[in-house]
Amino acid sequence: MPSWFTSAWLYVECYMYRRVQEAMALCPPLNDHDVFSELKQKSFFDSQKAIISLCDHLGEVLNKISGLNKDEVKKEFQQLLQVCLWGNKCDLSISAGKDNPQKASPLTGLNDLKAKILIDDTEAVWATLEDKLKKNPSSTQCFRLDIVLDNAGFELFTDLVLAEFLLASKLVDQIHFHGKCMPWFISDVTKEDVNFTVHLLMASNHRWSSKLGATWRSHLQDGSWVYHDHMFWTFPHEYCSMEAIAPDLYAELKRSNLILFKGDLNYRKLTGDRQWDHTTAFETALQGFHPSALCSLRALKADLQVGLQPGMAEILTAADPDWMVSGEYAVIQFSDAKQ
Ligand SMILES: O=P(O)(O)OC[C@H]1O[C@](O)(CO)[C@@H](O)[C@@H]1O
Repeated sequence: MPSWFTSAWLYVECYMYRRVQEAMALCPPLNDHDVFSELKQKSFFDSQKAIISLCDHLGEVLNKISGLNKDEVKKEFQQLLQVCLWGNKCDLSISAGKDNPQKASPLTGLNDLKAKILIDDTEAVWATLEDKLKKNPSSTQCFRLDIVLDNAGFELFTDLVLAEFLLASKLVDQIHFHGKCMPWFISDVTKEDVNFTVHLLMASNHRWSSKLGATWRSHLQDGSWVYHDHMFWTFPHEYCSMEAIAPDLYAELKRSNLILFKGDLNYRKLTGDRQWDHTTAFETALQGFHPSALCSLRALKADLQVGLQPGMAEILTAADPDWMVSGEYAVIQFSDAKQ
């Protein structure tokens, strides 16, 4: 399939969601209604067991966080980064709107899933975070993390859990979240989804859930968490054109020390949705997009992947012809260098 075809398909997908939004805007009583909100909320409710077990885990970590040594903090970071990565499996657009909740505890299966992480640059992400501590432990200089969100429901919850851990462990000082300004790819996060998640947790009768909900509301109020929803994220453009098309957003991202891009669609836009050779360097596929150090956390759901070792794609294809689209494999792919 030529590369123009996959890019054209991305335009069609983006156009479709814009038309849904347009239809709603033309029906005044419904113009604020998110047609996908019921599905998103159901996926959150259906993941309750996993959410509660993760709340309990995070609660225990927060209780002892000031006494953890560096290795313990690193181990916890690795674990929660993987939870956040696999949260991207719970996507309503890959399941065509059908239920795709997280039923089991997200922590128990992590070891078995390690072999499915085709590229794991966790060490480079950790080094970026650690750099701040090493350089100047008592520095008042702010380390800013940005998270370009993907799906609401369980995935958003895992993003907020990682964000809480990074803030509480003082690895980062401020977190900026980027969501969508309109209902998008069925389950993508809007501001209403963030508010829904925080309010529902606050109202829970489970101790740690309500405590975390209240903490997250105060982070959003005191500015340690900031939510943005620039229109660019709902345009079909590849990210290498962001600087020209949305210079204000590019300038905002340049203020970040590290940007996490969640999910498959962000990966497609980072790499221009081209059919790159699988061994192409990530930096090459980014085509000059480099507002800051960045990392993609992505379960593979579309037919592209760069940065693999020679021969790896062939081995994967022989073992599982659907490896690029099944959502069973994932990458934690980091780039710090400008090409
Ligand atoms: O929610 P994610 O991880 O961005 O996945 C979205 C992906 O799902 C699909 O809509 C269907 O698999 C892809 O076209 C798209 O890239």
